[in-house]
Amino acid sequence: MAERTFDVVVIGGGAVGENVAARAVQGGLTAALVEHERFGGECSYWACMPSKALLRPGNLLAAVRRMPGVAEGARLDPAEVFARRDAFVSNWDDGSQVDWARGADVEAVRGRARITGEREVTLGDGSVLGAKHGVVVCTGSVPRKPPVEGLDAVHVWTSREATSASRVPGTLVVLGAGVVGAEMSQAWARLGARVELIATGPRPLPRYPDFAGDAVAEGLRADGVRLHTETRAERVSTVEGKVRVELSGGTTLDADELLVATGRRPATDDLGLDVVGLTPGDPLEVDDTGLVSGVDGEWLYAAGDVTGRALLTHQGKYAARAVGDVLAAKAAGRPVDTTPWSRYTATADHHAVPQVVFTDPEVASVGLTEGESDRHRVLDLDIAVAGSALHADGYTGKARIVVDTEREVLLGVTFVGQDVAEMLHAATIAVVGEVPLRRLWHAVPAFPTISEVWLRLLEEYGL
Ligand SMILES: Cc1cc2nc3c(=O)[nH]c(=O)nc-3n(C[C@H](O)[C@H](O)[C@H](O)COP(=O)(O)OP(=O)(O)OC[C@H]3O[C@@H](n4cnc5c(N)ncnc54)[C@H](O)[C@@H]3O)c2cc1C
Ligand SMILES: NC(=O)c1ccc[n+]([C@@H]2O[C@H](COP(=O)([O-])OP(=O)(O)OC[C@H]3O[C@@H](n4cnc5c(N)ncnc54)[C@H](O)[C@@H]3O)[C@@H](O)[C@H]2O)c1
Repeated sequence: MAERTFDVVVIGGGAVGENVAARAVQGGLTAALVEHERFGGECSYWACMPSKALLRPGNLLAAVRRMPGVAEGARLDPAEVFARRDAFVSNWDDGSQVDWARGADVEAVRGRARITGEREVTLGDGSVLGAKHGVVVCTGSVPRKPPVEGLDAVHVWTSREATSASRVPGTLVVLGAGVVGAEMSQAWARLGARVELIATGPRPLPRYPDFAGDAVAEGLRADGVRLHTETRAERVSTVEGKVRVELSGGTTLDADELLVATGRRPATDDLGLDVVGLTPGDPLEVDDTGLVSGVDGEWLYAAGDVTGRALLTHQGKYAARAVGDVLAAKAAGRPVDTTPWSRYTATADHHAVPQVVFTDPEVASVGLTEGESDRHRVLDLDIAVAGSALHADGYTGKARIVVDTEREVLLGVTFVGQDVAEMLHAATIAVVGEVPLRRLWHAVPAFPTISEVWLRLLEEYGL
């Protein structure tokens, strides 16, 4: 028997859970938001915010160094960089997030939640919450450890330590050259660590076009990062206080810290999924309204990393807005339009997921990064326009568009180069809006900006 009943109970108070709860309340419902660690979740304290705070000063300094006549001899002060990072994570205090919840009329509940029945959640202290209209799982993801001999027996950094440490290690070995590995290698190299980055493939960022990984590799090498490509860690041990990493190919590295950045898995191990016939540890498969597949009664929803759809804060919050709106509409007896691009569906997950890798150079992409059929035409160009030349001496960058040649619309855009992140939203609008290229022609880029590359791309297409 539930001790307290809400219209909606959200498990996991990260950015995504917060958005579900707030949106449901805006729709006229009551919502409890249960969090067992810190309200605000990974993004606020150990992911997006601190990682970008660590990267930004180094990116700015590198930009300054590319510009003759500006601030000769500037250098990073790690203590100041850490202090600014600490301010962005509110010194790991979630008080302001709790205040926000109170202001948004969301009931913030501290505790570890498990699903114990239909529309029922039980907290670690045994108290039971009822959820009249639905339970929404937003428990996020946790780092995945690869099966490397000895790894369980040594002290390692995960992304949490890599984003919260306040001492620069002498040598940092980074296992995994995805987004976390690339970003954190550069941040710590620029803060003064000797960084050894281990990539299983020929370049970092294997999910991006080769030119992106190659450009980022060059940027990392310029910062002194030693990149070990086509390499695996075979054995890990502790030797005289250091972490020894033995690599395929025979090289041995001794590290002050070993960062394991080999991906993440959904946080569903201890959530009571077995009670509803699902498998603990699996991602929660959802339809575009966030409804979890394979559970009767239409009461279990999920959003964010836990669904395994797109492990990005903005995309999780987008799904969260849909879930909150769906629950409010269903509770009020209003129809829920589940057709693509309705406000109740996270349709963009299938077509236009924007992501920025905040390395130097930056990688910004949305939609397809490669052609996937003979109807798709892929066009690559150097970013070499008046705007880029003025932006930084020796500016190098690349742009790719993937065009649906039958409909003459964009399916994907990728930019690589200094300060391309802010160019991404224009691309996202073009892809989501399916703006015909012949109309895009009339979106004239201001002179002289890096965006002039849009005109070059359309000319290259034949307009
Ligand atoms: C180093 C790093 C950098 C990143 N940078 C970016 C970036 O720049 N941009 C971007 O878009 N994305 C970035 N991401 C990804 C982003 O952090 C995630 O996509 C985002 O945090 C997912 O939000 P979420 O709310 O789904 O999960 P989380 O933020 O993980 O929140 C889940 C919450 O649920 C709580 N919880 C779990 N189980 C329970 C339970 N049983 N009971 C109660 N509470 C529970 C957890 O304590 C946690 O607070 C980065 C990730 C990493 C690791
Ligand atoms: N700027 C951003 O938007 C941002 C920044 C960081 C993280 N994130 C998100 O967080 C998620 C997790 O990031 P991540 O970098 O941990 O995961 P990822 O999946 O991006 O990269 C993991 C990398 O580890 C490699 N790998 C796997 N097993 C390995 C092994 N045994 N040895 C060496 N390499 C191995 C993989 O090939 C892959 O390149 C990503 O999906 C990303 O979307 C986003």
